[in-house]
Amino acid sequence: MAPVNPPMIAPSILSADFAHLADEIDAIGGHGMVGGADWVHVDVMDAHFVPNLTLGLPVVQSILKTTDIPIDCHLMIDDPGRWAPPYAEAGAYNVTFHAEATDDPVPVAKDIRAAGAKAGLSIKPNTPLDPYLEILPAFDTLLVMSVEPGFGGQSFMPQVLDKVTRMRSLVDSGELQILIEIDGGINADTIEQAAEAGVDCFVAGSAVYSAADPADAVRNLRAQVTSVRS
Ligand SMILES: O=C(CO)[C@@H](O)[C@H](O)COP(=O)(O)O
Ligand SMILES: [Fe+2]
Repeated sequence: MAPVNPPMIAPSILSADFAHLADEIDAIGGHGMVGGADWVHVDVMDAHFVPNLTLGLPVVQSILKTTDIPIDCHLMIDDPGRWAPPYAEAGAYNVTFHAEATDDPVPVAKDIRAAGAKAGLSIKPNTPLDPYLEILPAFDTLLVMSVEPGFGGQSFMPQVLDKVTRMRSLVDSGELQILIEIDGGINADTIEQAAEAGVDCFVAGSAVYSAADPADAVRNLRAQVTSVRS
């Protein structure tokens, strides 16, 4: 069964020009652009949980001042219990942290929700879904990684789609209410497989920001999902 909500596209600014972030975010949906990005996906990496370092809270606070598009923070960091809630307090719409980064995800989700944001749980490609199923009611979003977290521009791992299919049936049967998001290697060649498996929200970094017109790339990706679903 296909999701009932319209497909969402969340461009990752990891592939944008960090010296011109306001313009880069405008290019995917600023100023009320029709059919632009649904969320701006911001990859926070700490060089501990993943072998890469990107940006942190001060940059997210600045981004929040420059756009009305909801901000989707993907925290690839250790100790999310300490560091995740401030992103919610700052005004991020959705704050996702990694299941592998903590032994106790539910209190972190509660703190994120108490600070006014949606709470997301992310799982790496080799992390099974089953051990987390019973805690998913504490979350609004499940982010299924389709590459090893840490870098943009990697190849899509189709084997993670079994987890998406499973989640889709749990949501469609009413057992869970959660948004299914996928992240990594999503482009014109891969998005239809992910759509068929039942993803609601598609993160795309290099596919959007390497395009001559990033907003057009967003619209084209969304149109591919819509055509698969119809
Ligand atoms: O979280 C990550 C990488 O760890 C992603 O959000 C990437 O930034 C997506 O980039 P592409 O794979 O779409 O180029
Ligand atoms: Fe991400």
